[in-house]
Amino acid sequence: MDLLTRRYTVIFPFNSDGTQVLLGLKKRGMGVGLWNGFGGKPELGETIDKCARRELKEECGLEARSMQHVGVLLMKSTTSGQVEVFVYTAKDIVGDVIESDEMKPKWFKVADLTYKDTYKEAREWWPTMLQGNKFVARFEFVDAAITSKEIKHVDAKQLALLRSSAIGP
Ligand SMILES: Nc1[nH]c(=O)nc2c1ncn2[C@H]1C[C@H](O)[C@@H](COP(=O)(O)OP(=O)(O)OP(=O)(O)O)O1
Repeated sequence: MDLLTRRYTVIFPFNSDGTQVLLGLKKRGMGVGLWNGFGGKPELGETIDKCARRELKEECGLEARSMQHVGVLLMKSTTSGQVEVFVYTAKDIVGDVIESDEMKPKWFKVADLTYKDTYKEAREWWPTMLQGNKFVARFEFVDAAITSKEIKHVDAKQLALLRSSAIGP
């Protein structure tokens, strides 16, 4: 990670039997008009874990009683530089789902996901996440086109290492 890499979290809440996932339609800023998990940038000195929890609450009103760090996305693009996204899932959630300034939330059946209006690379790595695997995914983009992709399965220890070195600006 260098100083020019922008770091984010994204968290996907699931219903209790894991058949539905809550996605949010981004209402402004980066990724506007796209469905994604909930997330954003760590605040000054904030850990990645804390950021993931805070963004979940702020953007859709839910609290994660437990959450799992399941992956890291490393993306390089000719237009937007380097981005690192720490991916979490939360299967034990409490609270009522609310719409926020940033996100319009909606439950989707996992079996029926079409990837319509999601980030282009979502269809490449969401299936890995939805199958319960831990992963590091690398993508390179030239303009909007994916020119290189690699998805590696990793274990919790490897993810913990990547996470422990990551703290907000
Ligand atoms: N290419 C990409 N693929 C992806 O799956 N998620 C991405 C992505 N690029 C960004 N994200 C996620 C990370 C994060 O959850 C969200 C962007 O967070 P934010 O909207 O909070 O960021 P902003 O820079 O707009 O921050 P604000 O200052 O809060 O407006 O989009």
